[in-house]
Amino acid sequence: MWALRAAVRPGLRLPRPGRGRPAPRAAPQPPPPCPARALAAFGRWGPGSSEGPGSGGRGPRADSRGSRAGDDEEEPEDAEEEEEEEEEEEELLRRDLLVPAGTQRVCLVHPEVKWGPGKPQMTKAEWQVAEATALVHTLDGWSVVQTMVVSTKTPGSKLVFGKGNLQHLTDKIRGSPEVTSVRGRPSLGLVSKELEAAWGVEVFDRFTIVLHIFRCHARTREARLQVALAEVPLLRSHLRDGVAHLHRQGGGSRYIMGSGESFLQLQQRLLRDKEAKLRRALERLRKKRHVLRRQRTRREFPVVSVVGYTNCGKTTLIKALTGDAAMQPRDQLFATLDITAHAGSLPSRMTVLYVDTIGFLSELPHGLIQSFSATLEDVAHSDVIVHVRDVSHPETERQKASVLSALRGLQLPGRLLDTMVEVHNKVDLVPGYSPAEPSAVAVSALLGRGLQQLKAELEEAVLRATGRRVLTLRVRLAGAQLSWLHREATVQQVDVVPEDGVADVKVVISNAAYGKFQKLFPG
Ligand SMILES: Nc1nc2c(ncn2[C@@H]2O[C@H](COP(=O)(O)OP(=O)(O)OP(=O)(O)O)[C@@H](O)[C@H]2O)c(=O)[nH]1
Ligand SMILES: [Mg+2]
Repeated sequence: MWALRAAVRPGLRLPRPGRGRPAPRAAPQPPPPCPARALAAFGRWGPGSSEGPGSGGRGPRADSRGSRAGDDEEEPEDAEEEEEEEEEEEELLRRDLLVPAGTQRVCLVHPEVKWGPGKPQMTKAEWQVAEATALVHTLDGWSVVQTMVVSTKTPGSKLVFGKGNLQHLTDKIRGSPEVTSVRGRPSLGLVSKELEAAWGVEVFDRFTIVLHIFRCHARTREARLQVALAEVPLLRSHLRDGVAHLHRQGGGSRYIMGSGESFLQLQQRLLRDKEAKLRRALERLRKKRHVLRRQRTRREFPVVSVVGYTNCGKTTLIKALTGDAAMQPRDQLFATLDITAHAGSLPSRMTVLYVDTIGFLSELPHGLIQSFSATLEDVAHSDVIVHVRDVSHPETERQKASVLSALRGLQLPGRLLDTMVEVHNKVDLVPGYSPAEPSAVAVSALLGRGLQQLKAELEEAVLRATGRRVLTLRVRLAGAQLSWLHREATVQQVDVVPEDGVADVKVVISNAAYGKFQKLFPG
């Protein structure tokens, strides 16, 4: 979109602009393009014993390990066909590197809009810079070696900076041999090809960095395909810029071997093909996801999706709620990129599936969110959404607004948005914290504070959302009632009254199951 590494066709990069431009400075010791630490594994789902946490001996299987919603529970399918599909997908994933391999010492250039309609709401340049720095540091071996906040009145125009500021920046960057790349706000992109030429270093925008992080953190096939799809618009714009650049230099072949197709047209066609194949591959996975969802519905596990700004503590919270030791919260942005489900139990011993999701970030391009929308469908099909907020963050309000706006963009059912449970996390970092929103639950996921209250709130929300209720039923010990309840509901407690040959059974039961129970065992 804005960063200007030219990728003219899949696998091919344009020659660097030559005239008057020094070769880009090489970063030392190139490591693999995607940092190893980002590839650490999450817990795998394995169908557990029938005695899942809180199942109380109930039939459906659940354990406290994670299920990666997409890869691990796929429907059996024709092995040869699947192998072919996988090969095609791997081929699609092999190409197109938006960011060159290696470490980068980054100079952060942040255009600050001080007034006018372009002035960002509810934020300060320093926090935007802090977020940008955190993004860069998420990548192994990348560091921010300089930061420059430069005022601009015209962030959207072709010349973001005035002549004076631009010259100042050029002098600074050219005079800083340690800098290997520049990372700017999106608005830099309009001129970043020229900036690369002027500065002699790579210029990346925020979107490119985010995509690179996504690429490095994506583990499942689905997440990798989604990232590849999100990269397509960027590749398309690189293609246009690259060809325009060649033309300006008087180069660039017009037509390919009398095919009547220009170089640009051919490359655009290849990109279109690639995009179509990616969409098809994602659609295949989506169908499998539907099957999974149906299975989950049949098993009647309520699903609680945990959403929030990146790094707010979603994974830590689920780990605390489920005791899932395999989960790995990390102090980095976009640590979680694959949606996973983890079973846990509520006070009534009802089993729920917590779905860990990708964090949100402000100003994420629409295309990126769209390409993850298939994954986020799981959120739309959940029973309850938990919105986790990092209340220790100075920009917690802006983050909340950004998450809510992204959720609205996903067109979630209104009932889910209206019943969302808001969790204020990291209260251990804010002494004496008490939420301004009366319905919010304050917790420290890290220290395990406030979790009992949260579980109680979640139970209420789940019961309301799923039409379940907690009942105490008197059953005859001699009949099949008790075993039926064990099978079809969550039995919480059984108090036997031996002299009468009956038991009082406390259950969490869906309205549908209760209707069946009454029909099967009238009186
Ligand atoms: N002090 C404190 N730190 C916390 C708390 N909860 C999470 N953290 C830390 O915040 C960082 C991010 O935690 P994660 O659970 O990975 O956050 P996330 O929302 O899953 O992040 P992404 O998956 O990257 O979007 C980690 O370093 C956690 O240890 C808390 O209650 N208190
Ligand atoms: Mg996470």
